[in-house]
Amino acid sequence: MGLGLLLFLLPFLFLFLFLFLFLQPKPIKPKTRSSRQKLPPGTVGLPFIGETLKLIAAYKTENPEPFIAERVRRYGRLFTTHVFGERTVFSADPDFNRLVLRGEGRSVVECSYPASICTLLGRHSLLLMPLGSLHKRLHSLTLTLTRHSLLLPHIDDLVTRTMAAWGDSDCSTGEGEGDWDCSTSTNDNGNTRRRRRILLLDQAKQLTFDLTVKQLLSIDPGPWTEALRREYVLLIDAFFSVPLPSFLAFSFTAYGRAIKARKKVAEALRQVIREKMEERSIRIRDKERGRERERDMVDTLLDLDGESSVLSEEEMVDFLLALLIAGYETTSTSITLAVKFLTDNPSALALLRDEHDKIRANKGHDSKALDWTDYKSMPFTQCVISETLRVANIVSGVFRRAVTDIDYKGYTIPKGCKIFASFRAVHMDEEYFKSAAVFDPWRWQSTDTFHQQVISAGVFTPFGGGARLCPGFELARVVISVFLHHLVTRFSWEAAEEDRLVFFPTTRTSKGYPIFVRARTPTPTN
Ligand code: HEM
Repeated sequence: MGLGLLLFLLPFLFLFLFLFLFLQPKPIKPKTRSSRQKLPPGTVGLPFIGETLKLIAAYKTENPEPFIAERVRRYGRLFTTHVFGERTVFSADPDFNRLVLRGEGRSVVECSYPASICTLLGRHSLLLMPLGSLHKRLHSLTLTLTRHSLLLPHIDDLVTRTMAAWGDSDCSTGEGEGDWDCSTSTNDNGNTRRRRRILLLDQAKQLTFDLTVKQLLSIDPGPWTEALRREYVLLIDAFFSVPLPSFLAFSFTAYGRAIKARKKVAEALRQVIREKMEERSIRIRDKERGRERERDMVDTLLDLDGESSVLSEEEMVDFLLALLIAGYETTSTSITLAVKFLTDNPSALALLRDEHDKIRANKGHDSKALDWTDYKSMPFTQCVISETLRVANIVSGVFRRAVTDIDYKGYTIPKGCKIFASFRAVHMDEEYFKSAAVFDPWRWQSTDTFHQQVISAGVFTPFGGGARLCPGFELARVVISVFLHHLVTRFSWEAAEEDRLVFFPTTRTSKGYPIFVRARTPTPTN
């Protein structure tokens, strides 16, 4: 027992000794001009840990900018740091980011996410798959299956059903209380009205998860999807944790819990794939009966080359598991953040509500679902979404690794070096966005010059770019728009508690944005 404990503690004792001996941060001196390899300047911080703790501390606050801004001021828009166990060149330079995004297919960089993300997503996920014909095929397949116009009725239906549960009537009967906090509020005229407390992030997550599961697996919301979602929460929580070796991944650590959750999710997906395979062979055998139904992602994966899949079961599991994360976490967070920014900016909210009241009035009926023409007549909503993604994008940048020496503006980023192309640093740069810290959706209404400078020039890249440009970019915008439409036309709301933004481990509000919602009366109709 004593020896076991000593063996267990030995690595930690070595670590402490090492840290003690080499505690001083090590600045990286730029090499002389004559030197061939001139790495961007910077500081690598403590041994092993580097500047990871400083970065995490900054990103756990509402204002992470100083971490980057301070280094940009000292070293320029390209600097070297040491985070998540590796020396990393950090880019706050839009030109370099563009080179990185487009360089993957051109043997300049390769995708390289932290080990924790790779283990949890699985190496066959689209995000981690090397570029090539299979990636191209699966990327375009994802684009096709997230075809927005076809999905709009599903999205509208799910949003409407989610919000139906927020209505006042349940409060009066006492139904639905428990999770819901039904209380009253008094407005300026002294009228008392019922309001309901909801955790917006939770609601948005449930909605986007149900939507993605339906889309990928054709499974309707219910206890199965809810159980799966609980495992996903554990999985995502450990995205940026230290990837412990399996014998140390105890279940009291976030990473240990995530590994366990991943196993459960993978098993559930494996089960679905097997059932669909069985169903598919029955369908092929009984062809004449023609029992065709709407195809989902699993059906398409099983039929990838027309006859049978080119993917193994494990490859399909990784692909689906990661797609579920990509589709659900990002969109739900963006919905929550958009609502928070609107709550804090009443004039933007008033304009947005006006846009949606007009659409609802034109539809002539309260319950008529939105169609593609409605979606296309929401210009201010698109400004709100762009501004939300600029100020608080959940994907703050992308990780890559140099596969060759990269010469850029007098520096050489050596082959093998880790690179982080920070979108956030560029999106918060005053040179491109005046008063960058201010949520200002109107900036997206401005002149062509602005659009040319930030969109065409690749400065605004919330969805990445190049061969890995997010295949869900339009779907995400549609889901957020439909959600905002039903929220502002049916409800008014206020923050139930002070809540603040944090940026680590992912961008979100620290409490999941609890709000009090109240049904709007009268609902606008013609
Ligand atoms: C606000 C919502 C979203 C944001 C901000 C976002 C952002 C991004 C970014 C920046 C990338 C590029 C990553 C890289 O280059 O390393 C990406 C890739 C990806 N996204 Fe999204 N995304 C969103 C929604 C979605 C949705 C709804 C889906 C569902 C289909 C999705 C699926 C994917 C996939 C599969 C990839 C990997 C593509 C590849 O590597 O080829 N995303 N996303």
